[in-house]
Amino acid sequence: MTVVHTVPDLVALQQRAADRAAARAGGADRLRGHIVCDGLVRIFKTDGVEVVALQGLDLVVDRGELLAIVGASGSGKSTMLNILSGLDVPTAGIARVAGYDLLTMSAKKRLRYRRHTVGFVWQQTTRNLLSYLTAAENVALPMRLAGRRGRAARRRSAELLDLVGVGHCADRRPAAMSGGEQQRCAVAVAVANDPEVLFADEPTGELDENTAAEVFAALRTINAELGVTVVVVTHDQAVATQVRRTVAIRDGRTASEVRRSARLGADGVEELVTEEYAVLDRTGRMQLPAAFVDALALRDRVRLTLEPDHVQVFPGFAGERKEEP
Ligand SMILES: Nc1ncnc2c1ncn2[C@@H]1O[C@H](COP(=O)(O)OP(=O)(O)OP(=O)(O)O)[C@@H](O)[C@H]1O
Repeated sequence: MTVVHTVPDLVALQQRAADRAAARAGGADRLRGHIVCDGLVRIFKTDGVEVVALQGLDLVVDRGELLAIVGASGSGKSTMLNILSGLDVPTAGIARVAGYDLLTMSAKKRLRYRRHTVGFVWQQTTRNLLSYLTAAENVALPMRLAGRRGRAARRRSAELLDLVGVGHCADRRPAAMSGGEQQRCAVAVAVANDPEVLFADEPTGELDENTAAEVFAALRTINAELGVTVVVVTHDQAVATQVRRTVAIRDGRTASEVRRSARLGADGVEELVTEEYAVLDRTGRMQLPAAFVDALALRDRVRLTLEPDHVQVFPGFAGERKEEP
């Protein structure tokens, strides 16, 4: 499936984010696998009933990437995010962020991880900002808690609000700001202490399309200017147009990926090409995109043939009669 859009600035932004992240990490060799989930399993037990929320999820995010994770309600997005943010512990598998092993880390290390390594933006603005503080005070608060006060902290607070485009709101309390302004301010709060990774859970869930695009622009700016790895979790498929890579989760597994890359068109104008990939796990299992399954009415079994450079998938067995509807 190949769709061509003309969005030239995303490529430049992504390159800048990668360069900044490489400089921050001290070399390109440390760029791989900033976030790694391998065979991640989370089973919840309630009243003797087991719910398998994640059933062997695989995911690798490079340092400096801006990635969207999409999935329907109940697909396991929040479970994964809770694990990656250090709020929950997986049942089995590997979960590693910025060198921290999330399965085995001590309570003390977990606290340090949550305070200094990761930042969060939640869907509910009330969870992101304190209502009785101004935007500037909200951004300064995590710095104060980390022992950073005075003029330098105030300057950084003003710079971050400018960076996400809400410098004009510095002296306003959340009630005097729009939903989009509040979320952009929340992005500034989340990166106040210079985290390596920013997790955003449905940050645009309560916003209209245009305002959501402004919040995404703020996330892109943070990614590009500060080199922070950004992971946005959402059920909104339209988000794919806002990032270079989108990973789809289905039934607690990574199902497919959409990647956008730059290509020079026939007219010499740079185009962004969108390609869809299925994710192959270590045992060779993969999930076909739902649209492909529907288009060819694939059911029960498919026939596979190995070609020199690809695999073909056909409906049913060779010579099998099509079932009556
Ligand atoms: N604490 C829990 N106890 C029992 N089951 C749970 C718990 N948390 C999640 N689940 C189950 O795990 C599965 C995945 O849930 P999860 O909240 O991760 O999905 P989601 O993709 O984030 O959905 P949504 O978009 O609605 O938030 C669901 O079947 C859910 O009911």
